[in-house]
Amino acid sequence: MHGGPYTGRMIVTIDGVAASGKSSVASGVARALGIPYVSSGLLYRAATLLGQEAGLDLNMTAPLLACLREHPLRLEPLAAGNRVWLGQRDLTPDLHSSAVDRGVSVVAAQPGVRTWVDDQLRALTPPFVAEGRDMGTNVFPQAPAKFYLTASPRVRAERRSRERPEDVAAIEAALIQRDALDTTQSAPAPDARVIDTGPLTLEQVITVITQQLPAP
Ligand SMILES: Nc1ncnc2c1ncn2[C@@H]1O[C@H](COP(=O)(O)OP(=O)(O)O)[C@@H](O)[C@H]1O
Ligand SMILES: Nc1ccn([C@H]2C[C@H](O)[C@@H](COP(=O)(O)OP(=O)(O)O)O2)c(=O)n1
Repeated sequence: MHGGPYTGRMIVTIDGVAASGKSSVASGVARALGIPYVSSGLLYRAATLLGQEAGLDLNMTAPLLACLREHPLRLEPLAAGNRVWLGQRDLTPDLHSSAVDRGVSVVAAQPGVRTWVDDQLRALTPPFVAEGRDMGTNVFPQAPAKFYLTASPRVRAERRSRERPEDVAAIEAALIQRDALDTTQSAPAPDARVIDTGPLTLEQVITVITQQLPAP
């Protein structure tokens, strides 16, 4: 097992379906290695919130990208938890609402928005743990350590129900719908290790991953 701090320039990618545990696991792996983690989903969520607050039609790429140029967002990849800033305003507390959950897939489906996110991620200096949907396939295909998290919709809905006001059945239905909308960019990389987190605790998932990492 690798014991941090991690001094190499390695990128670890952790992709997976909604509420499979990506950010909690990425944060734990990053802390074990003493490096930051990067939450790509937060940028899609922040773009969605900005569009919603500006009253934009989220299906229209050009006005959204113009809005993002006018109001640049900054991802702060802290190991304990990523934050997104709009100037001095911390958007993070508003990014996990059910309203953003509902709008984000439409925003993330647009190639122009994906390029806006990808450019910001590729500008970051490794080492880091990157989590999302397409970190191992599209953004960092050269990463030497790739993981893909799954769990049944019911397990994921039960976990998320501890963080959302809606009941488990409503959350499960919304997760299944978002899984369907996100399928295009959510395939595991061929060289990713797939982990079903359903029967595991958070700590066990983190240990499985850190045990498989190559030496720096
Ligand atoms: N075995 C597990 N693996 C990962 N997360 C778990 C596990 N058990 C419970 N959780 C919890 O599931 C919730 C959802 O995880 P999160 O990191 O927000 O997922 P994602 O980033 O994929 O949406 C968190 O509260 C996390 O602590
Ligand atoms: N690399 C990524 C990350 C997220 N997305 C999309 C897909 C998701 O519906 C939203 C939000 O992602 P996030 O990882 O924050 O969502 P979950 O926590 O898994 O519910 O963004 C994406 O298309 N590509």
